[in-house]
Amino acid sequence: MTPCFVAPVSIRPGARSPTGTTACQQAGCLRFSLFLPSSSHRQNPPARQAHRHKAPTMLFNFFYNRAEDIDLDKLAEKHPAVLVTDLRKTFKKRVKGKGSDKKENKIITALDGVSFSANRGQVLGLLGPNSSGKTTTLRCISTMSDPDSGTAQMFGIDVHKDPYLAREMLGFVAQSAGLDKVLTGREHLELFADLAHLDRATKRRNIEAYIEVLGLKDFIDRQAGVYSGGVIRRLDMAIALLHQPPILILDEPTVGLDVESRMVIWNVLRHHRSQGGTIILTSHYLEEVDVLSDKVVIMDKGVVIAEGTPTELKNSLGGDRISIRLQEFTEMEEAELACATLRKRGLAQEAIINRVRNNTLELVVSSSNARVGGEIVGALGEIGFEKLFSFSQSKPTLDDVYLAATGQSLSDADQVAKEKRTDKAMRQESMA
Ligand SMILES: Nc1ncnc2c1ncn2[C@@H]1O[C@H](COP(=O)(O)OP(=O)(O)OP(=O)(O)O)[C@@H](O)[C@H]1O
Repeated sequence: MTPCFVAPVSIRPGARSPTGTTACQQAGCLRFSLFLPSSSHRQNPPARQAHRHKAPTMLFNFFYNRAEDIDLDKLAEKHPAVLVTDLRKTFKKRVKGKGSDKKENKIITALDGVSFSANRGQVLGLLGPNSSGKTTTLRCISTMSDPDSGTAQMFGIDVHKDPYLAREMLGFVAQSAGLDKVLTGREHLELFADLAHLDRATKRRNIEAYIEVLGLKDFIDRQAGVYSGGVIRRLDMAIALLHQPPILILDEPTVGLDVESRMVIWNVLRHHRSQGGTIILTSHYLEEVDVLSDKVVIMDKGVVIAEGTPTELKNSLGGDRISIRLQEFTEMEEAELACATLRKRGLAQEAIINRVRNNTLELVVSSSNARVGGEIVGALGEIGFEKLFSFSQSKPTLDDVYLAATGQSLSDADQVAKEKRTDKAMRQESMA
């Protein structure tokens, strides 16, 4: 199927409906978590909202549809769509103590003062290796998690002080969808449209529009249990967009998807932005962030290490990148000798030894000198490296921005983090 895009519905500032978001992380039961009070409100419900907590049957009364009274145009003149200020978040984890089988508490700092902002109509890409704090940031913005300190605002509204209103303004697509296997796609959409209190005409119009643009026609009347990963993700996206939220938050929306599903999702995101929607997305795919984002925030170990437009970030690195593997297994002394020689001869503006990639030399060279590649090969030949194992020259990428800041590429950092964090731990954390 060729991904085709028909503009469905426009984002209504101050949309009438509340959030019909897919808050679920792993299982169906969490799907409703955005319809429930945030943890601070569960412990300390404000008096004004106390009546909402009386019984589960009050679930559908959580919403006042207050967003419809908000003049987003006015608010957007004064405030960014999303403003995150000095977010800090730690977790306690039970781990085996050193030298004994007894378990002890370990404090994990997931966010260590994260700040950034996105204006209305912007796509902000959060980039970083596993465990850098991207999901925790999104969970704090979308009220699913309370930070230890710091604030997150949507159009000037503090999301933790007024989580109900914040939830009316956002759509959330989590890393994995918790669909009900026995419901069809259409039944999911109808359920969430009802939870979002859409009127009958809007409900019908939006459901049909998103079935069309997300290419769900052939699957929508089948049970979700038989859906492929790509279709699940597209349905999840339709649910998040049903109430046309001004802010859309997506945690790795295209991970593991086929090219067709990825293109469909990219088109929908572009359309959402063109209608004035603001999008915050995380991704491991550098090219996806590069192509879609107006602004990129690169995170590492719970802090922001770089921020700007993709072009600004790449230009800030100076010239072309050259990556050289001297031998299949390069010794550290050999890499250091080669690095020192190139620096001494002024052939590299910067030279880093990438330990994770078998001591590969990562160089920044002047892009105005067309012969610099040849000169480097010649200089290395003179000190005994006549036959290089590999040599590549390219324009800077976002991965180079990360490399320059941390000394390792994103994929290498991902690998290191994955080795430390099991799938089981990740599942447990996302359910917490
Ligand atoms: N509920 C939790 N309990 C304990 N530790 C947690 C919890 N949630 C996150 N963490 C820890 O916080 C750190 C940041 O995790 P987070 O999921 O935000 O990273 P990430 O950048 O989104 O990674 P990924 O790309 O793998 O999702 C990790 O070290 C993780 O182990």
